[in-house]
Amino acid sequence: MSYIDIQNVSRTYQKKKQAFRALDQVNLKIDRGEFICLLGPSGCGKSTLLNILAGFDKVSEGSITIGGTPVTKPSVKHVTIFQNYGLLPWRTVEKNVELGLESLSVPAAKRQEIAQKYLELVGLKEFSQSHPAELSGGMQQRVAIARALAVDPEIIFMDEPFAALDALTRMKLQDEISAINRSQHKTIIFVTHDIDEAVVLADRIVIMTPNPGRIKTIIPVDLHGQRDRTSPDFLRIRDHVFAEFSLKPEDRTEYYI
Ligand SMILES: Nc1ncnc2c1ncn2[C@@H]1O[C@H](COP(=O)(O)OP(=O)(O)OP(=O)(O)O)[C@@H](O)[C@H]1O
Repeated sequence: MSYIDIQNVSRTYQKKKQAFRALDQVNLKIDRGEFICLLGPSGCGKSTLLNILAGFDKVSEGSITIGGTPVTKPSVKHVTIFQNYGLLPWRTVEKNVELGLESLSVPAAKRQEIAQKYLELVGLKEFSQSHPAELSGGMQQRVAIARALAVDPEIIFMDEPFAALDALTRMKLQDEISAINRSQHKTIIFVTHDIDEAVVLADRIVIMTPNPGRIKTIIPVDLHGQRDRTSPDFLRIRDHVFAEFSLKPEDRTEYYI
């Protein structure tokens, strides 16, 4: 049995008094430790699927199990990182990283030790006593990543976490989260609009289409950790993804869909 098993999942919302199928008959199996990118245009149901996986929303039809257990509510074993960082402005960086550990009743000295370990991992140890407003967007998102890792989650859900960042910072954080995935062996489900981001990060890219939200195809990224954005293999997979959206890469300077 797969670690995450999404079976015939549909989600219907009421929109303008009519039933609207945000997800339709979605099937997907995900292994432990996989990095999955959900990629597709606005409205194809990426966030809906992520929210259902994270236990924030419910299926209308079908089922989802994680480790054999049906998903019915958020779990302390899973964390979600959003685009807007979600840091508490009145807390220091270190105290923000400790947040999840407090709800797990980890003793203060241990909390601080763990926070320092993950702040070091994301390169922010010297900013421990700063407040979020003193940090750039990229640094704030690093704090959010450290906070997520601090509780040692089995799964990290990420909903366009780098969308608000400039291109260079985004690339740097992509490389960092990719390295973290390899060193920490986390299962990561990552929503993005950005084709290059998906090719840099994913073990498999799940391409979705809207009206109704469906999985169109799944593209394995067989780059084995070699994510050089200019390598022929990288460009081959990128071209494959563009072709799935009927786009010609050479016509485009911006790589969003
Ligand atoms: N609570 C809700 N009530 C009604 N409609 C909803 C609700 N949540 C999502 N939808 C609709 O479901 C569809 C899928 O939304 P979703 O946010 O999952 O798409 P998405 O692919 O993540 O889009 P984006 O990339 O723009 O965030 C959209 O048409 C949206 O309007």
